[in-house]
Amino acid sequence: VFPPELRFASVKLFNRIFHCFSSYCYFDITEIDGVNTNELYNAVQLYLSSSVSITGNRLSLTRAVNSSGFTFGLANNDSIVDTFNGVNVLWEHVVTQRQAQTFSWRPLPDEKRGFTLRIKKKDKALVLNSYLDYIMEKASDIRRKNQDRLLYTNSRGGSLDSRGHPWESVPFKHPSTFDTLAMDPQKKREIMEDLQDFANGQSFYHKTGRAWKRGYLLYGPPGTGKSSMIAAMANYLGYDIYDLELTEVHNNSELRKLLMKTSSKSIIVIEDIDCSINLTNRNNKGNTSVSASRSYYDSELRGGGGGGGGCGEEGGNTITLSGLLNFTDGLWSCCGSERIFVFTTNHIEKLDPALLRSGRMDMHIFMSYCSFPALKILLKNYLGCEECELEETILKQLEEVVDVARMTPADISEVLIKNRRKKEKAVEELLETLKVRAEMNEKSGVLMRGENGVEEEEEEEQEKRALDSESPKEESEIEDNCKEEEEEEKVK
Ligand SMILES: Nc1ncnc2c1ncn2[C@@H]1O[C@H](COP(=O)(O)OP(=O)(O)OP(=O)(O)O)[C@@H](O)[C@H]1O
Ligand SMILES: [Mg+2]
Repeated sequence: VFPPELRFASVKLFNRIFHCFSSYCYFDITEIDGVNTNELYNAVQLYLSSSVSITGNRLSLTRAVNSSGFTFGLANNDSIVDTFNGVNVLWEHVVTQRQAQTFSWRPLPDEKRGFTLRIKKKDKALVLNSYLDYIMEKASDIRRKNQDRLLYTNSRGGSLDSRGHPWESVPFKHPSTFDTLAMDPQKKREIMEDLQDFANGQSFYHKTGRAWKRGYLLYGPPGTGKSSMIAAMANYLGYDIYDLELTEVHNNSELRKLLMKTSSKSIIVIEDIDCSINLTNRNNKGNTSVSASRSYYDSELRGGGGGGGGCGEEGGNTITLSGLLNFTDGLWSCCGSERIFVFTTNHIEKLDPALLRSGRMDMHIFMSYCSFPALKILLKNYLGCEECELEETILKQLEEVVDVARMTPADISEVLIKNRRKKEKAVEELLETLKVRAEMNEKSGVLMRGENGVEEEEEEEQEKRALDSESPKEESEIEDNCKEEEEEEKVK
């Protein structure tokens, strides 16, 4: 019998008084903020999923697209207490029916969902300063753990998708791990430790003033496991992979844009760097442009007005080595953090020494022909043969021939796969193949020595020479040239 205005005013007054005396304050985090999805809502949901125990009465279960795991969540209108730095806070998941649809640019869900965070007024500063950041970080960790890795590619040749991204992604489900990778165990351990140090090295990189990134150059003959190594690295660290197709990039500025659109905790891969682009000599302008087939490709694409902001490279649409080095090494390489660059090549001697000098690629990893320790790993993985199960004499014979045979792990795994049901037969056939190959190599080695007087060198030693051959003088000349090129770019 009160007029509605009076009733409304009294409720408002009551609320005011209540809030004055209440020692709590409340924050609403709605699922949809205006028309945008509220990132914080999703983060809180994920974060709470990690603190909710499976013993709760009612939990919501979700499984995201691309995910192989389930997440638990707080059910509708349920609440949970969380503790942060000794402070208790209460989270409530509030779900209400949305009133009749008002006009909106996109259809809204029928339910209005949100979290309400209740905290003591005296703890407000603490929560706002660090609790929410902590939740965001934790949520992205959980997301990474639950979600499969993503493999990104720039194969669309510079065009953007509907959200303005130059990268396309697919779930990355490569089963290669460091356990399945056949290589010298000592070398493997070194790489794993290096990766682990990198991933845990935030404060180190900060303290030393270095950008938080690391470069690996994988080189060696085809089929020795370079691509498998990259997959193993991604699976080990839980990073996404960006597979950069250089032949699809038209100029340095496009390369830079691609880099800026990569996320942290990722591996940026350029496979077969010697083939995809001719980067051998920056002094010779003719050589710096991309190889012939690509230029042809370009002239077609250019017609479509793809490129735009060319940085003054000849023709405006080529990648230069300096551009690539800037990409991995320059100021732009540190937008974003915790990134690993991996280049692979079959011919390290074809690469420009500037790419090889220390500081550019932090670790050069030679993937060699199958050695005896690597062979033992393959036997274990493919046949389930432990070392002790094999006859002493066979092991000894394998050890003797495997190095001379110079077979790649890919070749050996082919032989093993063929007879994987019959262990003995598989090992026998492998030994036979290895012997034939070893004999062939020995013969051709003799022939080569006889005819050409050339001593056959170990592959690794060749590569080493390629690395050693860079004299410091050449190096600085190249550096200077690079700078000149950059200056020219700037002037233009
Ligand atoms: N070191 C290895 N350990 C285990 N499997 C290997 C290894 N090397 C090669 N393989 C097997 O051989 C196949 C080819 O290997 P991979 O693609 O990794 O070689 P690659 O060095 O990248 O060759 P390319 O130079 O031609 O790209 C893989 O599917 C893998 O099963
Ligand atoms: Mg490969």
